[in-house]
Amino acid sequence: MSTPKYKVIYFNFRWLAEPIRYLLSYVKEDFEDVRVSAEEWEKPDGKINKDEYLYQKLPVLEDFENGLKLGQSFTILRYLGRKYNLAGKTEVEGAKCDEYSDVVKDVLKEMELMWEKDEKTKAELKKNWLEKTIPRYFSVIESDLKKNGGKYLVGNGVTWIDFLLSHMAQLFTQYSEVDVLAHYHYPTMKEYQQQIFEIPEIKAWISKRPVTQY
Ligand SMILES: N[C@@H](CCC(=O)N[C@@H](CS)C(=O)NCC(=O)O)C(=O)O
Repeated sequence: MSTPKYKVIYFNFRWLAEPIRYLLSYVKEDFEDVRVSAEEWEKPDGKINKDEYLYQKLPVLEDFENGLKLGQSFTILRYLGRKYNLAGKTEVEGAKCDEYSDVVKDVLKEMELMWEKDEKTKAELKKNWLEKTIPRYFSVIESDLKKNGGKYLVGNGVTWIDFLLSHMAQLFTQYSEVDVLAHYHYPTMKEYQQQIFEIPEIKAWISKRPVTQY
């Protein structure tokens, strides 16, 4: 094993850090996979000092080659994507990656309404999210993906958006307990997601990563 070039600091979840872990695995870069417990995070005298981290939020990426500490999960993906030529080959392709990542952000934001405690309100929010939010965004992605040949969302090779989208579609499914791709008939996206998870480096990471709920 070579000396890691990066440190990825997050909690013991897949959530916002997993596409970063996928990307680094894909480009075969070792990274320190630091997973902070809720206790360490909350305890002011613990070994983790929240104030050391950007905005007191995780994930944070440390790039040992240039000393960079970078926050915001999508920015980290974009940074690594550009560094490893996985961010689109043209300005248009780069812009499409950004557009689709903002779509993911919107879907995530609307899903956060689901933290609602009241069961009745929660059920209504979930119905709205599944029947309005998901189709509004995913029908466009399904159609774009199909037009692009079904293998990659942008251009003719893997980009960072493929890791983000495949992962988030899985998370949305898990969270809502409805297979959002199969149930709402996005066969191209479903097959695409499976194929991304079958990429040997991704498959190898999935088989060795810590098992977590989300
Ligand atoms: N927009 C940020 C959101 C980061 C964020 O909210 N992280 C949460 C975990 S998913 C966090 O650090 N929570 C700890 C806290 O707020 O104290 C990103 O994409 O990185």
